Amino acid sequence: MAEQETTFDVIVVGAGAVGENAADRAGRSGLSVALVEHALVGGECSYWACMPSKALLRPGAVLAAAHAAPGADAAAAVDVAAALARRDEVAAHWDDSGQVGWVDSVGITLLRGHARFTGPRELALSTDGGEQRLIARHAVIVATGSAPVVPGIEGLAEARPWTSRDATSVQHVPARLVVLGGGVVGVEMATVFADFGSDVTLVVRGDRLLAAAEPFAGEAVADALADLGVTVLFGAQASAVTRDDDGVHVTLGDRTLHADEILVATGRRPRTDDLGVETLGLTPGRAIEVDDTLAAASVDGGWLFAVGDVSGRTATTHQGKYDARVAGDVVAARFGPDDAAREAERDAGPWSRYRATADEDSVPQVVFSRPEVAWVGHTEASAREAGIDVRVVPYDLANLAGASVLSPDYTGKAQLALDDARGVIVGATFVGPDVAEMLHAATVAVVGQVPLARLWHAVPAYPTLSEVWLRFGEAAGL
Ligand SMILES: Cc1cc2nc3c(=O)[nH]c(=O)nc-3n(C[C@H](O)[C@H](O)[C@H](O)COP(=O)(O)OP(=O)(O)OC[C@H]3O[C@@H](n4cnc5c(N)ncnc54)[C@H](O)[C@@H]3O)c2cc1C
Ligand SMILES: NC(=O)c1ccc[n+]([C@@H]2O[C@H](COP(=O)([O-])OP(=O)(O)OC[C@H]3O[C@@H](n4cnc5c(N)ncnc54)[C@H](O)[C@@H]3O)[C@@H](O)[C@H]2O)c1
Repeated sequence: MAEQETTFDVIVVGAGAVGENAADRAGRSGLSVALVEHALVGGECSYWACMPSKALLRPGAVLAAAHAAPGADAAAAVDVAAALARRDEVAAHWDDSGQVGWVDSVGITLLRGHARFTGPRELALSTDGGEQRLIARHAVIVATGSAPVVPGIEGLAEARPWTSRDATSVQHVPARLVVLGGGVVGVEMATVFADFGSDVTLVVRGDRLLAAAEPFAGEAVADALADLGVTVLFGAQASAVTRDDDGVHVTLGDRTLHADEILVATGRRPRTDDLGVETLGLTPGRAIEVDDTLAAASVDGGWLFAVGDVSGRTATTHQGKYDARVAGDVVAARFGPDDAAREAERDAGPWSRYRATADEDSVPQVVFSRPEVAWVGHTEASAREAGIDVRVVPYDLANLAGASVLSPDYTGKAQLALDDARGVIVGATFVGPDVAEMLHAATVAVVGQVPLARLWHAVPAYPTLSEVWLRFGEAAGL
């Protein structure tokens, strides 16, 4: 039987949150768009990452807030079965029909199967029913995400380690858990399993947690994890792992940790290893590097775009979706029927809808640890590295009336990174209970490059944690 061939104006490979957004924006121009997915529409975030992990963290966070507020019921404990049931709901029971309904409703063609490039603008789609040839008339947007890295530690791969997927879809909570890696997944999952009653050991090869954040953030999280009963081992490098009927055994220098499961949380790699990118002159396993229009400059013809984790440019859903909106708009303008849009895109500069300028140094991140850690833009160290004459403005959040309302024992800290020469904020970090929702004000200030002297007139309500902005102004000399 002859191989079937189908042509679309635009093909998006990978229907995670990022691919969905790129397809939607590109399709709004009237271009025909196909979205290819070999697993669940909605990707990692919906079923194995952001959403289930936050559902698992929520009961412990609510209880911690109750325990900190005199008058609330401090006797309550996490109901693990109910927490897992709620997680199942949040992950839509790993059924993507809701998301498929949305794809249909916006006129995108969903193709189920695994896509591999066979050449420029050409893909082979492998399905249960055989192989199909796909041609993109104008553009391909790659949104294939990332996969966890399992380090080459002796015996680790054979010991059937958990990755984040096993942790977020857990059905039976292990009595003893070793977590390898002190990054975002490591601290969030150590918190969950400590809440659920596991005996957790967090193995960190460096000397701090959350190395991308301000050092005081990692210190606060390490202290809190210790209070929760987690053993945090710094400067610890696993050299061998075995599994037998008694569980897993992790060699760390001259000591051995014994546990029921080991969770590998040592970072992620772009998913380009089974994508046929070698037919385009790219290296499998490497990120697809892109410019501010999300186009892959190293591939001739201007038809290849990459967004989300696979680009190596973003590592969160929100920032990936931002890039997806830009990429979709660029594709729609360059290849769609609207001449005015084509002209506008050609003449576009930074901070236009056609350039992902915020990726440079205005990226927000929230870690849903306890305490929460939220930051945007530069840390003090990264600002100095970038050559900015930075002045830090720290503030102890416990001094705020809003903090004392939350708890008499509220502990938290915030810090601005100020570009003194320009009088604008280039970074902000918040650490403490309930700081996640405070981040967006800082993101607006950083992206808007609003002078601190003008922010002085943005009056925060009393008594809220946002009064930190008033204190920042005073501390900066206003
Ligand atoms: C435990 C955990 C918690 C996280 N929590 C948060 C959080 O709270 N907030 C946040 O912003 N970020 C969070 N992240 C990061 C976030 O999950 C990712 O940044 C986001 O999922 C990336 O989206 P994506 O669409 O690029 O990739 P993915 O979601 O991985 O989607 C890629 C899709 O492409 C499909 N695919 C891959 N290759 C092919 C192919 N060849 N053919 C067909 N289909 C293919 C895959 O099946 C997948 O559905 C978390 C990550 C982890 C691991
Ligand atoms: N709330 C959120 O937004 C959220 C939550 C979870 C994950 N994510 C994203 O998912 C991505 C993956 O998270 P992650 O925690 O796996 O990566 P990460 O890069 O945040 O942390 C990985 C940690 O593992 C350590 N490590 C690396 N190799 C090691 C080895 N061989 N032995 C011991 N330690 C080793 C690193 O030093 C680092 O501390 C991140 O980019 C993160 O932004 C985001």
